[in-house]
Amino acid sequence: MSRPYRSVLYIPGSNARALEKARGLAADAIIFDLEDAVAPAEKPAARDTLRAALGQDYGPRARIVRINGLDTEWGRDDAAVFATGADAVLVPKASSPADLDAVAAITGDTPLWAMMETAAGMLNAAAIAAHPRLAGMVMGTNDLAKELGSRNRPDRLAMQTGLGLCVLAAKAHGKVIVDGVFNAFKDEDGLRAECEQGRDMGFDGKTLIHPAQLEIANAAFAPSEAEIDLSRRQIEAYEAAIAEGKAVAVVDGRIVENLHVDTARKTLARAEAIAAMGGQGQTAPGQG
Ligand SMILES: CC(C)(COP(=O)(O)OP(=O)(O)OC[C@H]1O[C@@H](n2cnc3c(N)ncnc32)[C@H](O)[C@@H]1OP(=O)(O)O)[C@@H](O)C(=O)NCCC(=O)NCCSC(=O)C[C@H](O)C(=O)O
Ligand SMILES: [Mg+2]
Repeated sequence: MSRPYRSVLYIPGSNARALEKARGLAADAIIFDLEDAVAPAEKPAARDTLRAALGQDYGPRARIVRINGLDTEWGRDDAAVFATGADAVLVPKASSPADLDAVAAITGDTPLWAMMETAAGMLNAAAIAAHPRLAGMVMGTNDLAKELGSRNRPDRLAMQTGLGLCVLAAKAHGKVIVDGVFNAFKDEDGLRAECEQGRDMGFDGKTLIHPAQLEIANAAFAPSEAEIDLSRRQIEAYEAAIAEGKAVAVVDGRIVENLHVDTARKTLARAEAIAAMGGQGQTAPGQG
């Protein structure tokens, strides 16, 4: 992964104030939303507002535009307008590779991301992840819960199968995958717990709905100081073992083999990519 996606902040495409504010927020990526966060009557104007906003400098933050579905009256125009000017187009309710083909027919070479939020999408996750235009996947846990008729629990029991299938699919095809939103944006402990769960599962980051959520997600999905220190010591010990003609080292009472060293190198690369994001006009959440 060449850039971090710890924090992926949704911003309604109709909200000029939030669009401006986001240029100084500590988000790794922004999803500029034209779908559920924008009322039907505001959709055409939101497209214009967003087009103008994307002419501004968003620094190192990845700029992803979520269009309306092609089965709506706005989807085709959204796709045509944002075929250029953003880093990627996010396809809502992607249920099969054909949904991506239909958008790609309008957006051409622009990278696509897929909202993974339908039961069919879960079952077709591997085929969606394999799509040649696809760069990343976003869990849409609200829509998925709606379709499943499931109940919300802190452990996200009903989501586990879908979350796991999508992580497997993304990793099998080398695509980025970010977790769904945590709706109770004033509940910091709840958000922290859900970020930790997502990180433990292998997600690259979390989608967010409010700037107050940025700091928690950025911390949860970054390698900790302890992980960085351990990675350095594993690499050092393994290289010393190899120099002595051994295939295995031991660090802190645990074996270190070549696969562990691969993980350690990825951890250090991730920390470097995160460091490269810093100091570029980013302010603490809630400020600016
Ligand atoms: C949830 C909100 C409606 C809350 O808005 P508000 O009451 O205005 O919050 P605050 O007063 O606390 O805002 C403080 C300042 O922060 C700015 N702000 C708020 N939200 C954002 C944001 N997302 N990005 C950038 N800036 C933001 C406010 O403008 C205030 O600034 P200032 O004027 O300087 O004080 C609101 O947060 C919101 O609309 N959030 C996004 C909602 C959204 O995008 N929803 C759709 C995506 S989620 C989804 O669809 C999930 C998926 O598809 C699924 O199925 O699960
Ligand atoms: Mg949704």
